[in-house]
Amino acid sequence: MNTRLYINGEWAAAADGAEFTTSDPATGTLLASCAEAGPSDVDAAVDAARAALHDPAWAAMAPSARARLLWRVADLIEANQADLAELETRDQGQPLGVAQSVSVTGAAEHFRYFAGWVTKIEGAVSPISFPDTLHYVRREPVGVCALITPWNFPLMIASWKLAPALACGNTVIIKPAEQTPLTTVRLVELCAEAGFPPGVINLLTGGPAAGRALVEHPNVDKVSFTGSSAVGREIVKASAGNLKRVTLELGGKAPSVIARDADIDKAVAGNLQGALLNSGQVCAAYTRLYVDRRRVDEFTEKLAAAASSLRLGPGLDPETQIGPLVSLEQLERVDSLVQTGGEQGAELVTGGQRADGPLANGYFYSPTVFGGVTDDMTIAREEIFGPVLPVLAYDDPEELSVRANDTEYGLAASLWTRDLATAHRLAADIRAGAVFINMLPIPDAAAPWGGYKSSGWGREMGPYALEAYTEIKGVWVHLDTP
Ligand SMILES: NC(=O)c1ccc[n+]([C@@H]2O[C@H](COP(=O)([O-])OP(=O)(O)OC[C@H]3O[C@@H](n4cnc5c(N)ncnc54)[C@H](O)[C@@H]3O)[C@@H](O)[C@H]2O)c1
Ligand SMILES: O=C/C=C/C=C(\O)C(=O)O
Repeated sequence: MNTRLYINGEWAAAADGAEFTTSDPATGTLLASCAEAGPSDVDAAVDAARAALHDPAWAAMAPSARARLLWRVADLIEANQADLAELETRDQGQPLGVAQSVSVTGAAEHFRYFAGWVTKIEGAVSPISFPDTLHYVRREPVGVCALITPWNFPLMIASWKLAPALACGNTVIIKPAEQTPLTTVRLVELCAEAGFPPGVINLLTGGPAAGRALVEHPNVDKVSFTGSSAVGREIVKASAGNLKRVTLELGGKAPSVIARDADIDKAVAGNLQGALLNSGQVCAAYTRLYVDRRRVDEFTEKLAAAASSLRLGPGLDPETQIGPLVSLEQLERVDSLVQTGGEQGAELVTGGQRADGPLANGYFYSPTVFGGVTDDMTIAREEIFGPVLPVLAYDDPEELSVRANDTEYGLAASLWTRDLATAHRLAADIRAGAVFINMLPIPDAAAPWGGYKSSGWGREMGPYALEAYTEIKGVWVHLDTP
């Protein structure tokens, strides 16, 4: 498979002919060769987006027509759902069921949800105290937006950035992660088919250099980034030149509290999925399981039995429950954190190694449970982004909010209990953008998504995303007749 860049409504190779390759995480074999955007491609895409922003074909398009375009993208995603899901599985590794039910369904839902908003982005009349003056507020597009996405849920995250950016009338340059560009290329093809005017949506495939060039570009107005906190910090610095608007959705280290009164079987099943969805490559994954000490042995035993019975395999195999990690680099990172866990004294209960036999060429890692983990261990502090479940014990519920909050991150948290008072008290005390009570950490287009502290800036999804993609303008009108 070969893919190209999409700039100003045209598909083209990189200006200098550069390409990069991607591999199939289930086999380690070559999957695709993609155009690698260089500096002149970045300039061309930004120029096209800038021109389209002011072109009446987009700038003067009726909101109802813009809404219909977004709606059509959702229809096209659904019409192509089988192909998109298979492509996501080949490129990213996730089991086909996850690609279908989370990635493709989620992508269509984000376009539908924001199609509904296009005709409801209202201004306001301000009750100012100046005499004979009308003041009203307009919400306008921010302008040219660079959307930079990671490799864990490429199609869904591209959709949850594209849909609100376009709903608010911006023009965009999307740059998917170099490990997983293929469904974003396909999504942009579907957007072109839906009928967006040339230049409104541009696609640059490439790696950090292309991302950096966009972030530094003086003619880009906004960056929306999802990825690591380290790159998030670089983006904040690199965007300072023209003081771009920046929203960031970064790493996480979600605590999950399993209270004494929890239904242990439900908590085991929920935390297993909450930690291992997409092999743990989820920024809201439950990766610090705090269990009441009186239940911790029972919980750990059942968790380890369930984890070790999961079927590892290629995502396209319908029997597969856990697919590969996205890349060899990620596999090595996860393995090195697991080794550190053992060295620092955590008790390896199950897993802890790369899969062998017929899966040896893919990037498979066995689901891993650690018991006896303490708050200072690296596996309790660093984001792992792999199939690893560290179990910690607690004695007194009063210690929970302090321990749960003892992290640089604040994206998500979870509680498993039947006691509503405890649940709501802890939900209020935890410094995180989302708290999931007795459930999995799955986003919905209508609910805010984003983090406290080093987990990011701003919120995506829901009406909150409109804040991220609009500027506020006040218009003052003197009403005195001449
Ligand atoms: N929050 C999330 O959803 C999420 C998703 C994926 C990865 N992660 C975290 O990030 C870690 C590393 O993953 P990664 O290396 O793919 O993430 P990353 O942050 O390095 O890359 C994410 C995106 O940013 C681009 N990029 C990289 N450097 C850039 C720069 N200096 N300027 C602009 N763009 C740049 C990449 O090309 C990619 O498109 C993971 O192990 C995990 O901890 C978080
Ligand atoms: O259903 C899974 C959703 C995952 C979301 C993320 O990993 C993310 O925000 O990057």
